[in-house]
Amino acid sequence: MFENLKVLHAARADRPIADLFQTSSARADAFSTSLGDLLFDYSKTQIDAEVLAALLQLATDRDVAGRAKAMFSGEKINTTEGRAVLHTALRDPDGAPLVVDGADIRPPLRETLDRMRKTANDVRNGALTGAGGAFTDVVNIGIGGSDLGPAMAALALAPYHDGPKCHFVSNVDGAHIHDVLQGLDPKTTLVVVASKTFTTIETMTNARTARDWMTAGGGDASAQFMAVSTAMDHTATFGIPAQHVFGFEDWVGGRYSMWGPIGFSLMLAIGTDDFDGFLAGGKAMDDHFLTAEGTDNMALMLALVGIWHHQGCDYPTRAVLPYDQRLARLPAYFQQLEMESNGKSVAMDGTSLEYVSGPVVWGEPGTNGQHAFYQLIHQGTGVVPCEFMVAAQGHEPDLAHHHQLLVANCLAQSEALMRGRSLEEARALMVAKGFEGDELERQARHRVFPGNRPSTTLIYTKLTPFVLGQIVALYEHRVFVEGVILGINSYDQWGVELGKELAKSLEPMVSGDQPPEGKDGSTAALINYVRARS
Ligand SMILES: O=P(O)(O)OC[C@H]1O[C@](O)(CO)[C@@H](O)[C@@H]1O
Repeated sequence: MFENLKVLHAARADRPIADLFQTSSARADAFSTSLGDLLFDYSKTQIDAEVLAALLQLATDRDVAGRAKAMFSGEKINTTEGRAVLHTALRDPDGAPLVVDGADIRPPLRETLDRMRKTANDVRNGALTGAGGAFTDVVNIGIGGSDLGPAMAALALAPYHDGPKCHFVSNVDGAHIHDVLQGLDPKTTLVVVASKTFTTIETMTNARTARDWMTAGGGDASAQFMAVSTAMDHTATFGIPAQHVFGFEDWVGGRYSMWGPIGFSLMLAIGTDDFDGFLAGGKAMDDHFLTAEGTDNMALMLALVGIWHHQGCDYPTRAVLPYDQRLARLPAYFQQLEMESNGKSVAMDGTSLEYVSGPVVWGEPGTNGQHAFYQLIHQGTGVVPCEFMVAAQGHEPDLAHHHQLLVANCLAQSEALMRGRSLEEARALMVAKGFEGDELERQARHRVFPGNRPSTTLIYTKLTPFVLGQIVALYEHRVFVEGVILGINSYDQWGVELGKELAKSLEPMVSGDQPPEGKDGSTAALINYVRARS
């Protein structure tokens, strides 16, 4: 299906991207798109008018616009689970009536959001207290989509924190909850158990441990535990009173859920107004995605750049490189968003894909990554398309010189990746350092940068709640468009199930309650190793 893209790539592979700026002074403008404060620049790629036309044609052929309307209108596009996909409704609670299974979903959304706001305000202003007085800390217990989104956003929006201190526990590794609870006061800590299903073993294990800790320390679990879930029966069985439970529906996928009750811990940290700002940013991106045409549509272009690099150029991974220390968890968040959504090998109709699906997504904030893995990005044998992200302004006006350095580094990296350094330039450097003959040649070769490595840059004034909302929704829609073009269901995640089932059956063997029968030789030997030492 992507043969034409591969042919276009082959014809361009050796063309210097930098030359495209010589032949067209308008390239930076023509190959970028903006929305309000956001500017997405994809001009430092091999995409030209012919490639662009082919990519846009692909989007038309796959009816991306029609599928987007189907998603927003509540069609059950998650066909393996028979569900609508309506996380977009969470950021538009006041929109026109939207009927799913015979009922308008907006009124209950508004009701839950209002309850979340009231409860968050009560926690923040001390009207709701724990056994020891006003809440000082919030511990969000969840994993995957019930952790990564709020944890990422809570860190990203740290300058907006004016509520209790938020902590996140996800891993079933006892070290995680141990280290988070250590030093907290069980009488002034609020625990938010976030789980769509309320059956996830990691979350339920951590929730029980937290409850034991709270009770043993004189806290009042009936007042200091809240829950966020689609499973009211399970939250009740756990003993969380209904007024402390915020529900949502199964048409919100876990990795798309931070806009609603799963974002409650974020709301507690930054307050209702800033949480509203975050929702408004997401909604602005939704409106843009639904109405902007062709190259004016930022989410469409971000997706098409992704398709070009992965399906057209066969680059197996992409790096997300936010130049913002507070976006340190963004690559992990995108890993779930993109890889759990588009890491599939079966098409919507049940047939096997005959092309690669989503890429491996990875990254770290700059400038730290520069001193770790950028060596490979610049001089390794493979090409890694880099997606840079940076704000024009930081949140620390007194440290503006730090921010200028940060921005300069970000821009330097994309420039270096594109320009590279030729052997002639490297030789000249070595001559200037006094090298001669064979040694000059040898040293020069190590200092060559092949260049011509593609990157994009997403730039904005400042990382406000609104801008973060725009960015997260932008990437959600990118994943959606890529999924439509790949012909897969981006909203199920069957690939996580087998490991969960096996873990359940292995647990009694690891604890010694059952012998490791029926296991392969390797697994049995590993169990025996643990048994002998625990
Ligand atoms: O919110 P829950 O039901 O605890 O699930 C947590 C996560 O587990 C997954 O199902 C994958 O294991 C994710 O899709 C989800 O975000």
